Amino acid sequence: MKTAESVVRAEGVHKSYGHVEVLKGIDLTVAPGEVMCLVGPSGSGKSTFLRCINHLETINAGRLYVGDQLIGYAERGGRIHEMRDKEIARQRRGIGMVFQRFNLFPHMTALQNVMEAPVQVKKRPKGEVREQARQLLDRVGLADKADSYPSQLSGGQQQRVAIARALAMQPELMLFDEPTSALDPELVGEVLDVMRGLAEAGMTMIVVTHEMGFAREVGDSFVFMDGGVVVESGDPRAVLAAPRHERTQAFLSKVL
Ligand SMILES: Nc1ncnc2c1ncn2[C@@H]1O[C@H](COP(=O)(O)OP(=O)(O)OP(=O)(O)O)[C@@H](O)[C@H]1O
Repeated sequence: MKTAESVVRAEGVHKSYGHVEVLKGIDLTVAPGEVMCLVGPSGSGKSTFLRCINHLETINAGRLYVGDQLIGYAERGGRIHEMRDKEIARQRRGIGMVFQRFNLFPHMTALQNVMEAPVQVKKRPKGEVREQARQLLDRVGLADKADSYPSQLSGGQQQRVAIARALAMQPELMLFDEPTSALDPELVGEVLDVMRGLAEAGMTMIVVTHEMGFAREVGDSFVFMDGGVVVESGDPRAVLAAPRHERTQAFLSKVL
């Protein structure tokens, strides 16, 4: 089946931890260059879904495509079919992920953090990678912090290094899991600016965020999750104005 016109396609994706079903049949499609905002109350399954896309979790049922690759599928209660390890590793290199907590290597400078994966995973020459890493730090506004260690950087600066680090692998898809929610309010804007720049440059992105002003500005599509299913889609204000799903209304009225 040809799927290359979508970067991500989920069809009835289920994920359970033991007997607890966390994703109960997710259907959605992300087109090239699309910025999809994934919104929903805590525990609705947003992070789990991102982790499935990034091969950090294995789905239990449904089909999940990234690009033209079927990354896993299963019939309910049946055998789970997965890509081979080599293919998984190759595909993960094409996906950048930015977490709530920046997860930088504490013993490495900003520059070394950005260089690490291209050198270690892609085995690219150090000189070339160093040049690219400097350009990426410049792109996120941190050219002058290349030699700083994470402990010497603010949360917003660390998160921008984390974004540069993800970009160093030249991903086709960027996943953001609440990238600003661990930041002091005054540092949120500098991270959103970098993300805005990426969106404008045409990067395909899935963004889990509660920053609804930002989401409405850059988002091409909105998916609302609750209890492991997609309960709404469409512009958040329109969703709020046309109540259909009570918990989504309650959530949106808090964050909008
Ligand atoms: N490894 C795990 N083992 C067991 N349960 C898990 C695991 N990871 C997540 N869960 C459960 O799955 C549900 C969905 O979690 P998930 O983190 O995907 O939600 P979320 O919408 O991203 O929430 P939040 O906004 O709080 O991050 C929660 O009830 C959570 O406790």
